[in-house]
Amino acid sequence: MRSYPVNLHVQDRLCVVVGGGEVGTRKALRLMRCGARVTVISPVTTPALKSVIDSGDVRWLPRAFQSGDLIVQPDTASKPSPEGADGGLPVPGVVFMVIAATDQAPVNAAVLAAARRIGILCSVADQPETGDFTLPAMVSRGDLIVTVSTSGKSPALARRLRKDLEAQLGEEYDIALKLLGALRERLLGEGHDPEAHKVRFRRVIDGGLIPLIREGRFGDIDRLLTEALGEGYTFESLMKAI
Ligand SMILES: C[C@@]1(CC(=O)O)c2cc3[nH]c(cc4nc(cc5[nH]c(cc(n2)[C@H]1CCC(=O)O)[C@@](C)(CC(=O)O)[C@@H]5CCC(=O)O)C(CC(=O)O)=C4CCC(=O)O)c(CCC(=O)O)c3CC(=O)O
Ligand SMILES: NC(=O)C1=CN([C@@H]2O[C@H](COP(=O)(O)OP(=O)(O)OC[C@H]3O[C@@H](n4cnc5c(N)ncnc54)[C@H](O)[C@@H]3O)[C@@H](O)[C@H]2O)C=CC1
Repeated sequence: MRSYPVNLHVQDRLCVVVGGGEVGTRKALRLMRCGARVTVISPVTTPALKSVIDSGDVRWLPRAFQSGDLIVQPDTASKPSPEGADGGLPVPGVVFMVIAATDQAPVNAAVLAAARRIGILCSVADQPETGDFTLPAMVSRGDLIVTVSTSGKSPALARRLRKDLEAQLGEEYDIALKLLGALRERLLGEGHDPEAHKVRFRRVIDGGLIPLIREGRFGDIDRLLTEALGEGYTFESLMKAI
């Protein structure tokens, strides 16, 4: 199975997870953390899912999947809204993607068939090669995202690598990314010169930015910034600009 890696923007998009067991829970929670509007369709859910349903962060249709579920997704609240008036009213929405994660192969196949009919993205947990995408293991540090895929060959190895990367990638990467992002905005604000910028970023990164942040050597960071970029760039002033 060969795949094309992408980073999908799911913010505020309606995403449906069919099946609220261990696997459905993992997929729904990640979608939620990435800002999607998530609806889980499943007669039963795990306690972890139940708690985000109770807090209103994920919606739940407590029943078996029906073939029309993806056409107009009823935005049924799992609990009444604070006013109590509109809670549970169906609000039409376009489903962006669906993940079939039940333990029933024919149900997962029916979800895929329903997705195919309307041309939306579908991932199938038990028959991954039949669907449109698979999910990688993931480490995030602020806006830094590192993912691991084994092209479906060994999810257990993906998990192992994720744990190794987690141990290797400390909070210094989040701070470094914030700093480099602020620096990039400032340089781009002064004009577009990709070749010159490339050299300057490499000097900062290859000059030891990451270990200096890890060790809290802020004086040395400022010296590195001056060497690589000239006067007027300090850790504090760049971080203040965020
Ligand atoms: C193809 C894919 C489709 C998809 O789900 O998108 C898929 C499919 C399947 N996984 C199965 C089993 C396991 N899955 C895990 C764990 C994870 N699985 C994840 C992704 C993927 N799993 C996609 C490919 C990813 C890639 O390319 O590497 C991770 C990375 C991400 C996530 O799910 O969030 C997450 C680790 C998260 C983390 O910890 O960081 C473990 C390990 C464990 O739990 O300890 C086991 C048991 C051990 C083992 O089997 O390896 C089975 C049942 C096989 C059977 O019948 O026995 C199938 C079905 C099949 O292969 O047919
Ligand atoms: N992709 C992955 O990472 C992995 C995939 N798998 C596969 O994923 C599938 C699910 O695994 P688990 O979550 O561990 O199973 P599980 O047994 O914990 O959960 C299954 C869920 O599906 C729901 N369900 C059953 N019939 C349904 C229907 N008609 N409509 C809607 N929901 C329905 C159940 O209520 C339950 O919540 C299995 O087929 C397994 O082969 C298993 C491990 C990892």
